[in-house]
Amino acid sequence: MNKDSKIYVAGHRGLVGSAILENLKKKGYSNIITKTHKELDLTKQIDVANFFDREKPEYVILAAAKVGGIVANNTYRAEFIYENMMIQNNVIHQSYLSKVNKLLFLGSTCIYPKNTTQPMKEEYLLTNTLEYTNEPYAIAKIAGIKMCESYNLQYGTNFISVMPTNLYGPNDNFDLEKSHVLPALIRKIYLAKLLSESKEDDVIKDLNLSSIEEAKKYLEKFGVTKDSVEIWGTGKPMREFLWSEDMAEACVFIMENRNFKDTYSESQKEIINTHINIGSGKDISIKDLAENIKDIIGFKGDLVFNTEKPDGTMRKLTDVSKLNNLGWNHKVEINEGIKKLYKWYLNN
Ligand SMILES: NC(=O)C1=CN([C@@H]2O[C@H](COP(=O)(O)OP(=O)(O)OC[C@H]3O[C@@H](n4cnc5c(N)ncnc54)[C@H](OP(=O)(O)O)[C@@H]3O)[C@@H](O)[C@H]2O)C=CC1
Ligand SMILES: C[C@H]1O[C@H](OP(=O)(O)OP(=O)(O)OC[C@H]2O[C@@H](n3cnc4c(=O)[nH]c(N)nc43)[C@H](O)[C@@H]2O)[C@@H](O)[C@@H](O)C1=O
Repeated sequence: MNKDSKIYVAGHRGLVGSAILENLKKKGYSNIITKTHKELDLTKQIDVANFFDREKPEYVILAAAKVGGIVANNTYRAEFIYENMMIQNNVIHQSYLSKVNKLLFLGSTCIYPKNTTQPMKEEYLLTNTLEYTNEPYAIAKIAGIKMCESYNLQYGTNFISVMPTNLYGPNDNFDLEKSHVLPALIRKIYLAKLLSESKEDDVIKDLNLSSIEEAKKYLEKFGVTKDSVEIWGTGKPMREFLWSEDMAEACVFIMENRNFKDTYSESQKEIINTHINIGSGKDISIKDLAENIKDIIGFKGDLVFNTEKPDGTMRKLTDVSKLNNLGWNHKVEINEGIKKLYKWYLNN
């Protein structure tokens, strides 16, 4: 990519898209196009076709998707498969028709089998059955990888797929029902601390409600009181987390340094995994994560595990050796990242 190349970042207001946009700007890329969901609904084929005809981007980073935590994935199963398939079909196909030089497709580590060997290597894709709670989302993501791969092989395009681990950072989703674990626990534990310190005005302001009675009733649904905070599941699942700005650095690194031909073996006449993992290579149990967040926020109450809620996959740790060998490594460790996100939350 040249500094004046026309780059379309889809999903630029989201957790990942906003970090990628900042990273590109910081590196001097000056010709970036963005559209909000309201301005361009990527599930609409004609609108996406018209947008590509009009704008003719040279590079595309596809960070727009229907995204959510374990309960959102499990509850809105139809929306997760439909919207993700539509968005990626439209953007990938139009990128081919308008001769985009390179496209980056974002998958997720939930594409790997539920009970696979750890850490998970790229080649474990499609070797066994998936985790049930996010199967529709994972199937859409697998279709995206295979679509990029198929277009590369049949049409000679240069479409790359990355599989990031669980991400967190600025512009994260803090909704108590639909978000991922890390922002959810920061917000729940922070609100419990406010309740324990009788800071009722701050609780009302955070929830945008009109009275403390209303706020307490709402928080009870999520197991948040002045004395305790509910943690979903057993606390035993292990998760690997990556700070979104590290993820953005990896994505831009890959856009600058990796091409589809790097995944094709001339001697074997076959592709060797078109996708590449992005992660920190380190994991932590949900219980330890919750304890660390509790310590950082300074909440003195209890953590209560609700085993009626799903655990999901018990472990998903990526093997990042492929990306590390190309020269990229993560920078932000988990406890530093929790502190940074807590600070971001308080300021925003
Ligand atoms: N968060 C995570 O832990 C992980 C995320 N990923 C992947 O990274 C990518 C980005 O995720 P993340 O940043 O977390 O998601 P967010 O929910 O934070 O952001 C999603 C973005 O997509 C846009 N969007 C959603 N639907 C549409 C649509 N129909 N038309 C146009 N724009 C749309 C939203 O636009 P608007 O802001 O205008 O509403 C938003 O900017 C996704 O592909 C996701 O699968 C992978 C692994 C982990
Ligand atoms: C990125 C990834 O994100 C999703 O998968 P997930 O890794 O299971 O994501 P999660 O962050 O929602 O949960 C992680 C763990 O944490 C536990 N947990 C405790 N307490 C809360 C809690 O309060 N909220 C949430 N969300 N989880 C909680 C929860 O029960 C689970 O054991 C995929 O659907 C898919 O979208 C995907 O690819």
